[in-house]
Amino acid sequence: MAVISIIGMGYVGLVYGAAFADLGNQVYGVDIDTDKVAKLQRGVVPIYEPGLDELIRRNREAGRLRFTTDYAEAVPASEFVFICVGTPSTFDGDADMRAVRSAAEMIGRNLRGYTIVVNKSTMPIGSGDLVTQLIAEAKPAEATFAVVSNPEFLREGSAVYDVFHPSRIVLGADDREAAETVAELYRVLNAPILITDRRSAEMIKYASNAILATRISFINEIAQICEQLGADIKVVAQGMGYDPRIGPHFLEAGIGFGGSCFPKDVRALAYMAEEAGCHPQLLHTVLEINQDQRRRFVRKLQDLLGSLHGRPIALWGLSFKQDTDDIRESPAIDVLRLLVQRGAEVTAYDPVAMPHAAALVPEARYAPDPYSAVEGADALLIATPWNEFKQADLSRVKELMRTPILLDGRNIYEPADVRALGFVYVGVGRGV
Ligand SMILES: NC(=O)C1=CN([C@@H]2O[C@H](COP(=O)(O)OP(=O)(O)OC[C@H]3O[C@@H](n4cnc5c(N)ncnc54)[C@H](O)[C@@H]3O)[C@@H](O)[C@H]2O)C=CC1
Ligand SMILES: O=C(O)[C@H]1O[C@H](OP(=O)(O)OP(=O)(O)OC[C@H]2O[C@@H](n3ccc(=O)[nH]c3=O)[C@H](O)[C@@H]2O)[C@H](O)[C@@H](O)[C@@H]1O
Repeated sequence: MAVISIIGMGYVGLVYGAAFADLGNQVYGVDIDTDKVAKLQRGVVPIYEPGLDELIRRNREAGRLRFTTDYAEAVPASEFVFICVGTPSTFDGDADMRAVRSAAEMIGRNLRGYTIVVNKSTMPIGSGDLVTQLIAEAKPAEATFAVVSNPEFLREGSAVYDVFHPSRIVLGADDREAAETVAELYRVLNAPILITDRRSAEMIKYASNAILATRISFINEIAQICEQLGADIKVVAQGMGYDPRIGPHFLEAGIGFGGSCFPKDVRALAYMAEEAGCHPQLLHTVLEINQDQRRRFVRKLQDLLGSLHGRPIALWGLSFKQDTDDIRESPAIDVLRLLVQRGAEVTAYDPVAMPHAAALVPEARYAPDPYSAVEGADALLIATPWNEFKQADLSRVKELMRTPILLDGRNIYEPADVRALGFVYVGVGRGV
């Protein structure tokens, strides 16, 4: 059993805090957001993540997990301190390191004895050196420490499963012994453990997100060609995916990738590359295709309806993917904004993300269920592949709409089935 501080109670910090506690460690969850910490102390989990409420409840009740805003309560008592604060994009596309810097300084000030600081946030290559320097400058003379880079690969929506079944554990350190000590925390998970230098570990994270994003932009480009040449991207992706060198994952065409990580991490990698004198053409193109997908989707609607001004349009889905309430860089939100900008009267529905979306786009209306969203609509757009939409009663939807036009931005339906119900159906890359 170890004593662990997790700095930053966002998606990654909360899931890790609860998971490490569940594995028998004593965990302090630290955040500067007083409202968030107050909620957590009352047992209210501030994000929607399947299975997380129960995991947190169980470990709070067992006394293994507590939350605080006070570094001085948590860090001096801890053998390991995990930095899990956000690293969003700056205006230039670089990673915003303000939260990391401030966390490193606070950790430094509160360091006692020997502590291993673990960089779990996604940070630009070289950040291990920065964190080391900031802690060294702030710490009391007698305290000693090591910094290990430990990038994270969990997905939102399945984070609780992923945290206990990681594909690999990557540990980057100049100090091999520190990396081996962190490895002990993970040994019980039976995942491959790769110990490397710090910069390579930091790069593994960016390169992993970039290749997944590249696959999505690649398949979206192929989808566009399928539309023009009369092929069906679904079966094309299936046929490609049987090849073990290609594999079936991340070949779903749609309105593009979103979320708090792919766009920002590809931007940050491109920024780092340019700063280093490289010419990251592929990364720029991946981002360009991704933005185009959203605009192309709305253009398809305009091709069918002409002007969108004053037209009642239903939008199903607001989160950046299913099973999360996260709307950061959500393609669905971009589609919503494009519709609103073009004067459409949008009524949106999402199983969990509506409160966040309503705060961001108050011009739209938000319906209590998918069926009231489509009442009187001239078209229904699907922007997030929630199961609830896959299982919807489309005959009822058609009855409620003014014009039965369905634009499926996530290819969740079979064109022939939907057309058989009397809809005009348009998917992404479904040229047959
Ligand atoms: N969200 C995800 O699925 C994944 C995220 N990551 C990376 O993990 C990092 C964290 O991401 P999220 O969990 O999404 O972040 P988030 O944005 O959801 O949460 C960050 C938290 O850090 C807190 N914070 C900010 N400054 C602080 C400080 N000085 N001291 C203590 N707390 C502070 C904020 O109040 C907030 O609660 C990012 O670098 C991200 O790229 C990596 C893999 C998956
Ligand atoms: O660094 C991160 O934060 C995380 O980013 C992604 O996880 P996440 O953003 O939660 O979600 P994904 O399931 O990867 O989906 C990202 C986006 O791509 C889209 N997508 C995904 C797959 C696909 O085939 N097509 C496609 O358009 C999704 O709809 C979503 O908008 C990675 O999958 C995680 O490994 C990584 O840890």
